[in-house]
Amino acid sequence: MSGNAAMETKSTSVGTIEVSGVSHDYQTTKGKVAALEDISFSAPAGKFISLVGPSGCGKSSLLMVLAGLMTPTRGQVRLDGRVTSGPQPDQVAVAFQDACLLPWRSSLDNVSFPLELRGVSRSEREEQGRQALAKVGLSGFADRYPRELSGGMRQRVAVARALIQRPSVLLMDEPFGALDEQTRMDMGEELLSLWDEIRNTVIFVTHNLTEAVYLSDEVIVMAAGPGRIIERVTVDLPRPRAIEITETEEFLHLRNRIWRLIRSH
Ligand SMILES: Nc1ncnc2c1ncn2[C@@H]1O[C@H](COP(=O)(O)OP(=O)(O)OP(=O)(O)O)[C@@H](O)[C@H]1O
Repeated sequence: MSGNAAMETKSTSVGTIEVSGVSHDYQTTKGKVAALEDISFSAPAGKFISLVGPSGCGKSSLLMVLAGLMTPTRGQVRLDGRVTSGPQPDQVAVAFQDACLLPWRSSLDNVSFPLELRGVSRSEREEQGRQALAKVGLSGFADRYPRELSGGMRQRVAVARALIQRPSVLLMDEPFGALDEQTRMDMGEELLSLWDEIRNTVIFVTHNLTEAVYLSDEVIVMAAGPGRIIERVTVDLPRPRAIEITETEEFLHLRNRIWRLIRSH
């Protein structure tokens, strides 16, 4: 496949997630912590879904289960109808808060690392890696090392590294959490325009309700003690969405509704 095709339109027929009765207890020296209790939801292929809720409600734990990095105590996850066990690197990519870049590798080598693991040739890796960096606005930074990039640039490298895998499912845990508000919204806008081309299934964990509503088709609201879903809020705002939509009455109404749901639990 050519490098071009690597970042281009993706069929939305794959990437359906079904979570059924997922509970997870951590065993600690002080006993069991019920992190997730009876979580069930489905994410149709090509939907952008955010998980929000107070600290400790199990958002990261749920993402770890979806990534196949943690086996739940009970319940199961199906990906395109098949029960998953363990990571699915061919289909599912993850981008976490601190970017998790390899400090001894340049931006280009970080972005193309997943292709290296798949045994893709050096020239093909380089071509696809450069295209992925261009997509996130970092064409001139291929040879820079993570320490030579700003926090926002490192996040972009991490997003490019996730996208180069052409995942049918992209899991993101507070990917812009460490950024200032302005950069964060800029990154959200960029992510949306990339996602408009790819339209894969995204599960996005955030504490920021404006970000959640702006990006998503649906916001799953969770509560803590034990971690559970209290409501699934559909965001039926038109797409493509410009950042100005965050100032509309309809937007603020949705955001406030979610805020009240979180506060009331
Ligand atoms: N490795 C672990 N061992 C024991 N308990 C854990 C572990 N990881 C998480 N927990 C507990 O499980 C619960 C859910 O944690 P989790 O990190 O999934 O929540 P979260 O919603 O992502 O929180 P935050 O928004 O603060 O990142 C919390 O009570 C937490 O203390």
